[in-house]
This record gives sequence, C-alpha cells and structure tokens, in this order.
Amino acid sequence: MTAAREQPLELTAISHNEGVDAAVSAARRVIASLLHAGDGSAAEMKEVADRLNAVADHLDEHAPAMDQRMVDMWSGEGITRHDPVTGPENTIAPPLHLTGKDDGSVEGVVALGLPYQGPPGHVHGGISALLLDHTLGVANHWAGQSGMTAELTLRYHRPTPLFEQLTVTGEQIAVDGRKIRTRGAITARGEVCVSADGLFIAKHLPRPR
Ligand SMILES: CCCCCCCCCCCCCCCC(=O)SCCNC(=O)CCNC(=O)[C@H](O)C(C)(C)COP(=O)(O)OP(=O)(O)OC[C@H]1O[C@@H](n2cnc3c(N)ncnc32)[C@H](O)[C@@H]1OP(=O)(O)O
Repeated sequence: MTAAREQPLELTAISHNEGVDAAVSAARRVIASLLHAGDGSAAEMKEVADRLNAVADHLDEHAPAMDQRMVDMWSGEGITRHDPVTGPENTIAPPLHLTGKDDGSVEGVVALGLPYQGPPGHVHGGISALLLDHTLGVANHWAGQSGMTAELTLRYHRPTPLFEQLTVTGEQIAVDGRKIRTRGAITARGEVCVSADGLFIAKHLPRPR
C-alpha cells in the first residue's frame, strides 16, 4: 500500500519572493494598477510612463543576448519558470500554481483580476482557454505521457467570475498510440464554469541546448 503523501507534489515553479521573481510580482501589480487607475486617474501618467521606460531600459541594458536567453530559459529537464500560465519569471502569468494529486489528476487555485476581464466582471474566454490548455498539458506530464495540443474543445457553462477563487483541474483520460485524451475544468463556488476536452499528439519540440 502506498503511503499517503504529506505534501502535494509541485508541478509548477514556486515564486521565490526575491530576485527576478520579486520584480515580476511588482510588475504584475503595476499592470493591474494601471488598469485600475485608467484614463480618469489623477496620477501623473507622463511621469509614470517615463519611470516605467527607465526600468525597461535598465533591464535591457543588463540582459543577456536574446538567443542566449532563449537557450538558458530551457535549461534542465523539469519544470520551467517562464511559461505564460504558471511562470514566476513571466509577468503575464496570473500565476496558476499546479500540484499533482494521488488520483493522477492535477489541480490549482487562482483568482484573476482586471487584466483578465472579458464580459463585465468576468474572465475573458481566451484566458480560460489558456489556463485549461496548460493545465491539461501538465496533467499529461503528471500521467507520464505528454504531447502537443492538436485540438482543444471548450464549453463555457456559465460566466467565470473575476476576483474569486477558481479551481482549475486536469486529468488524462486515455492514451491510444500517439493520441492522448485529456479533460479539465474551471470551477467557482463548486460550479463548473468552463470544461475542456483536449486531444494531444505525442510529439515534442526539443529543448534548445
Ligand atoms: C513530472 C511532471 C513535471 C511537470 C513538468 C511540466 C511540463 C510543462 C508542461 C507544459 C504544458 C504546456 C501545455 C501547452 C501545450 C501547447 O500549447 S502545445 C502548442 C500548441 N500546439 C501546437 O502548436 C501543435 C501544432 N501542430 C502540430 O505540431 C502537429 O499538427 C501535431 C499536432 C504535432 C500533429 O502532427 P504530427 O506529429 O505530424 O501527427 P500526424 O502524424 O499528422 O498525426 C498523428 C495522428 O494524430 C491525428 N491528428 C493530428 N492532428 C490532429 C488534429 N488536430 N485533430 C485530430 N486528429 C489529429 C492524425 O489524424 C493521426 O491519426 P492516425 O492517422 O494515426 O489515426
């Protein structure tokens, strides 16, 4: 009999609250604050823009060459830190933090703010698709057979609320040769908002070395 795991298995990178991760957290806050402030804000936006451009200039000045960075960001074999869903180094990632469960599925919890709005007060459908595509992909890794998304079918059952805890789940259903079937859902307050069925084909683009 397998002993119960005391800690959930981390399938996505943890933010370190220092170095680039801390800067990315601050940048996420800036993105949300700009949208919160909007056109009617009394803040001095010219000064804000100048300061943000100065930060970008400083980062560009000290960054490695792009081709070098494109290799380095894929170092190792495991979890990456740059993807647009979970990555602690990626400002556009909400971020969603996924863990593997003993039943073979994966699960994460996230609350989305203004930058992810589609219909009034609710999450943009494309953002839900992004979360589910990635979660199904991680579920395939967790199950041991992964691939590239060939088809992703989404059903939007009810609007997905902003500013509320969302649970995102994924589970591999079947493997038939190179075809992998995976499904998942986004739920809020225990109700399914979006469900997804994915077809993945076992194929991998090699990591650059
Ligand atoms: C321990 C854990 C650590 C955790 C560690 C985490 C790791 C971190 C995880 C990251 C998770 C990222 C999750 C995001 C995943 C993306 O976002 S992937 C990017 C989006 N997808 C793409 O760009 C794919 C683009 N398409 C392609 O490259 C190719 O069309 C495909 C899908 C690879 C298939 O091409 P192919 O390999 O040449 O396949 P092909 O031989 O044509 O077809 C094979 C079979 O599949 C069928 N097929 C192919 N395409 C389709 C289709 N669209 N519909 C239906 N059938 C199809 C064919 O009909 C054929 O069937 P059979 O004849 O064998 O019955």
